Amino acid sequence: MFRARRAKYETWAILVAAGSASRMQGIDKQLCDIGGLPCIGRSMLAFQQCRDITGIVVVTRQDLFSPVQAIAADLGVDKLRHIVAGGKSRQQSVAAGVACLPESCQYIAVHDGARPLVRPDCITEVLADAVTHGAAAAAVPVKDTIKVSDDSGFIAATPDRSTLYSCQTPQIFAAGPYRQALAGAAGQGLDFTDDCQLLEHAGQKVYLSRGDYQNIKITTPEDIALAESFLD
Ligand SMILES: Nc1ccn([C@@H]2O[C@H](COP(=O)(O)OP(=O)(O)OP(=O)(O)O)[C@@H](O)[C@H]2O)c(=O)n1
Ligand SMILES: C[C@](O)(CO)[C@H](O)COP(=O)(O)O
Repeated sequence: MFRARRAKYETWAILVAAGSASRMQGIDKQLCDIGGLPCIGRSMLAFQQCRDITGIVVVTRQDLFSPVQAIAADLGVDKLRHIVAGGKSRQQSVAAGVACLPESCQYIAVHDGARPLVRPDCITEVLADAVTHGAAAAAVPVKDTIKVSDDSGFIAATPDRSTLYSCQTPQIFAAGPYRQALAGAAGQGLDFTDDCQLLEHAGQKVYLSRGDYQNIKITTPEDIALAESFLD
């Protein structure tokens, strides 16, 4: 008889979806249609389908509580446990999600609601690296040569490309040190755009796990067509 594999560690996902989408020219990127499903619906489904995830918390705007609840019901996302209001910054939104997690949670997986193409096996791989190293983030090597500019728009430096990665989500952390780093940064008035920086600031190492070039963040309108082309 088939038995569902029990997750080895209690891992909760926090999907942050409370941003202002200021680069989307008025399109609500959490609800926008990506190949027949709302963006946030695809993100929730990936965590629903990942057997390592125990529960999901969505952090979003108050006016999206009902739509998110309805999308989860439509798609059978029964791991959704809480929908909570976000903050002014991404870090504050993540903190609102963390505040809902049970004490029993061992690993916290933070994911941008705006990355709808994340695959369940990517989540599993990042979690495995987080278990080994304490903290891990999906990332991909950059493909372009990256330049650093000076104040006048000229090239100041060309960093060695072999050391450069584009950081994605999921970013997964052992719960205790991560909660401490989050509280520490908030206490010092620091506000970071991604969660790895919290641990970097606390002097802890974060492993760069294998990400996926298709795990794009919907940031500007053309990203919708790009995401749909990957689904084709
Ligand atoms: N106060 C905030 C800011 C961001 N996010 C979330 O963090 C993810 C990544 O942020 P980004 O793409 O920068 O989203 P927006 O803030 O919505 O976009 P923009 O920067 O273009 O305004 C998104 O899923 C976004 O909803 C959030 O939950 N709360
Ligand atoms: C967390 C993140 O997706 C990592 O790439 C990113 O930092 C989120 O927001 P940004 O404001 O677009 O950098």
